[in-house]
Amino acid sequence: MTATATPADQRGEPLLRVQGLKVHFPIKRGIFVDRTVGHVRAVDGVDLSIDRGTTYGLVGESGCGKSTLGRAILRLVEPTAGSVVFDGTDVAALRGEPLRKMRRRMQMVFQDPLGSLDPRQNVESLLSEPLRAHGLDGGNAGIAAHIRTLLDAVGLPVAALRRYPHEFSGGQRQRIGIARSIALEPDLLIADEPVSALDVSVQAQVVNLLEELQERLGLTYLVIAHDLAVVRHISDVVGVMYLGSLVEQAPADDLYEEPLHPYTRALMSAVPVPDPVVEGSRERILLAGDLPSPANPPNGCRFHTRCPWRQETRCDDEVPVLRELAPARFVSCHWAEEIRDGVLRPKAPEEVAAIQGVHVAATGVGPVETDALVQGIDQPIERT
Ligand SMILES: Nc1ncnc2c1ncn2[C@@H]1O[C@H](COP(=O)(O)OP(=O)(O)OP(=O)(O)O)[C@@H](O)[C@H]1O
Repeated sequence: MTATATPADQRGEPLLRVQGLKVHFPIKRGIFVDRTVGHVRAVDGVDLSIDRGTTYGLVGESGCGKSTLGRAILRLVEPTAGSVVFDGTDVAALRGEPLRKMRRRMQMVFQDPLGSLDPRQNVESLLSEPLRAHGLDGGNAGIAAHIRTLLDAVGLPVAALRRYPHEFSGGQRQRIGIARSIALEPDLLIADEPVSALDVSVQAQVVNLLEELQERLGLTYLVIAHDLAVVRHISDVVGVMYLGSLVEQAPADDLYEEPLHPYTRALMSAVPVPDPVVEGSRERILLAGDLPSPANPPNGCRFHTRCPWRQETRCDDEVPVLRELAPARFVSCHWAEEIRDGVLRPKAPEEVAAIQGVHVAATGVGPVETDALVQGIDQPIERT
């Protein structure tokens, strides 16, 4: 299995370019006749691009639209608007056989391999299924040889072939899931929480496997994850999502060292500093209120209802665009420069809560949610 150069590659185009992508799910009501009474704006105007052979990490609170974005790129859900250009072709416009062929080049790695692998099929059958479905040349002997190569690539013994998913550990099952996803030699893997169901030591092995495969096969990754340590370790570029939109995008180290958007700052402020004596402790930024409903998002900047730096009335009325504040550093905040330079001071969470009529104790990205998001950040991923 080797990565092949394509015309888009030669033009230096990113492998994937998403523009203005929206996925709005209708909310239906009624006993006899379904009436659409509103829409959940799960993804609401996302632009991003991923260069070949690189990893884009996507983070954000539960429900902000990460999985829906990944599924829309693969056309597992229909986009409401926007384009997904993969290797020079708009996937959103494809139907029938061309769509099937394109799907072969974009595969998904799921969080829960047990849920995504048919328990009645042994590993041989699970791995040969996509090969047969897409008519791999070489007959049974060719398929058998291909499967052995796949097992070897993910570090499983040939003896695994006759066994069933429930006979494996979580980490081994994820190896089977990964083998299946690379069976058709895709260019892009979308991994939705690929290690969050695994023990920390096993997480490191699977992350390392993904990195090895990327190097060997020239794969491009979109990795969706809650664990900021995993995302920092594996990603070249990180995007932060809030209520269906990207609020910040930056090279991984830059984002972690100097977050620019107030929401990213709040996420990062909960990350424990490895050596507080040397580096000084970080001031924790608490947010007021819960994540608003994506069916009824706030006007203006979507984050303004919880933002400690909110300025009336611009933040309430004017939607900020994702703009390039410094090379490769994109942020959607009207006041990013003033916040970065310390010209604007944050309000205390109690003050924001009083203005909004909400409780600080109910923070979504506060003590509860953020701790879940940052678990393991201080535990470096070791190579095995
Ligand atoms: N098929 C669907 N029909 C209606 N609403 C949906 C559907 N799928 C997702 N949603 C809603 O869209 C929003 C975004 O969901 P999504 O699963 O993409 O978020 P997420 O960031 O991946 O969350 P998590 O980290 O919990 O998986 C949520 O409000 C969710 O309830």
